[in-house]
Formats: sequence, structure tokens, C-alpha cells
Amino acid sequence: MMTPHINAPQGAFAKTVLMPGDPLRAKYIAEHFLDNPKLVTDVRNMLGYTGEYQGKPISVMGSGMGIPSISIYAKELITEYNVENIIRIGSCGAVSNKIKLMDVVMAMGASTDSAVNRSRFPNTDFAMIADFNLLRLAVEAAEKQDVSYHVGNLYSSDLFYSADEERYNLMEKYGILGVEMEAAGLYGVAAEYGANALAMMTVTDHLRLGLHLTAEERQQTLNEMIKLTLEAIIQLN
Ligand SMILES: O=P(O)(O)O[C@H]1O[C@H](CO)[C@@H](O)[C@H]1O
Ligand SMILES: O=c1cc[nH]c(=O)[nH]1
Repeated sequence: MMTPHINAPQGAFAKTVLMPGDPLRAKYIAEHFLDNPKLVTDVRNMLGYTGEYQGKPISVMGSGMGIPSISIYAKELITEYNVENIIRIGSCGAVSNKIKLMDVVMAMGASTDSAVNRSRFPNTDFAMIADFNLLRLAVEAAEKQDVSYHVGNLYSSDLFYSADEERYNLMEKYGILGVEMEAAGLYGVAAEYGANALAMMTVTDHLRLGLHLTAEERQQTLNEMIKLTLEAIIQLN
């Protein structure tokens, strides 16, 4: 059955889906890392593909930017296409000098200024957490591939352009590893519908130091993170 936002037939998605924000990154991953990739959905150009990695079916689909966008796709993938595992692979900005450009940040938890999770679970700051097994496999793959990684709390911001520079001080004080725009929404959807989720980011910007990766460095770190993620998920049953 198709949904308002996904025009793939039943069974078109593997049980594990990688979700970059940018649909063209989904295309890049499918074409460069998967065997026999097939385009399975293209509503609003939010491209989704299914292929194989080492003989195992894997899908990859764009999420768009922000919690409302990823929430729509993640919900439909889980409830209409029986997807069990969603791994967001994205980029984030760092607020602490302990985190360097090109490091990988794995979100054990995700804080947010969005109200979506309080609408879900009223009067409660429900803890938005990663699936432990996905996180453990990602850590093991990072160790094996000698990738510089951090595990901890991410901050999913509704605003990319925030005028509140002070908030970076508070984030640093509380140990936030990176700022992006989707993880807390993905974790909320996974909790609501009973799926497993993990958000993993490369640090592309340093928000306090005003540093940014070049296009080549972005590509390099993205490739490293994709390899790490694929190595992690082939360990899944
Ligand atoms: O790298 P991606 O996945 O696009 O994610 C980050 O980049 C976008 C902002 O430029 C936001 O969606 C943020 O979360
Ligand atoms: O949301 C994001 C993503 C990458 N870099 C940032 O500074 N913010």
C-alpha cells in the first residue's frame, strides 16, 4: 500500500533503512555502496532505494530537514513498510572544543527544543534514546575502523539559524556533543511505534569557532561514516 509520501509497493523496503537528510545523498549511497540498487520511491523527490550490502537487503532514503519531515517518513516506513531499524546518518555542528571537525558523534540520547515529544507524552520530558544494540554495533565498527567517535547527548534544534548564541554555552556545560535537527524526532517516532533507531553524525561545523569542512572533507567523512554504518548493520539478524 502506498502512503501520501511514499509511492513504493509493499515489501519494497528492507527491514533496515539508512536515512541521510539529503535525498541526493541517499542516491549517492545507493549507487556507490549497495549492489543492485533500485529506486523504490520518489514522491517530492525524497528518493528511496533498496539494494544489497554483502548479500543483505538494505534500504536508504532521504529524510528531509527538521523533525516534522523525518517524523513523516520514519512513521510511514515503520507502520506501512514494516521497517524495524532506522539509522540517521547526518551532519552536526559542535559546541565544545573537545569535539573536532570530522569526528563522528553517536547520539546515545537526543535533547530538543521541539515540542513534538511533549505532545506525544504529555507533561513529561520523555528521554529520547538510541537503540542500545544499534549503538553497540556502531561503536564496535568505529573501533575496528579506527574512526574518532564520541557517544553521548545530541541536541536537535528546530532552528538552524538561531539568534540565541548563549544557548551554546549551556549546551557545552551540559555536555552536548553536537547540534543537528532530526534525531530527537526520530527517537520519538521509534519509541511511539516500537522500532529501533540510531542517529550518527559527522561534525561538519564548529559553531563557536566558526570552522567548516571543505566539500572534499565532507565527502571523505561521509564515506567513512557510511562504511562504518554498513559494517554495523550487517551484524544485525
Ligand atoms: O546532514 P543532514 O542530515 O542534512 O542534517 C543537518 O543538516 C541540515 C541543515 O543544514 C539539518 O537537516 C541538519 O540536521
Ligand atoms: O544542524 C546543523 C547541521 C550541521 N551543522 C550545523 O551547524 N547545524
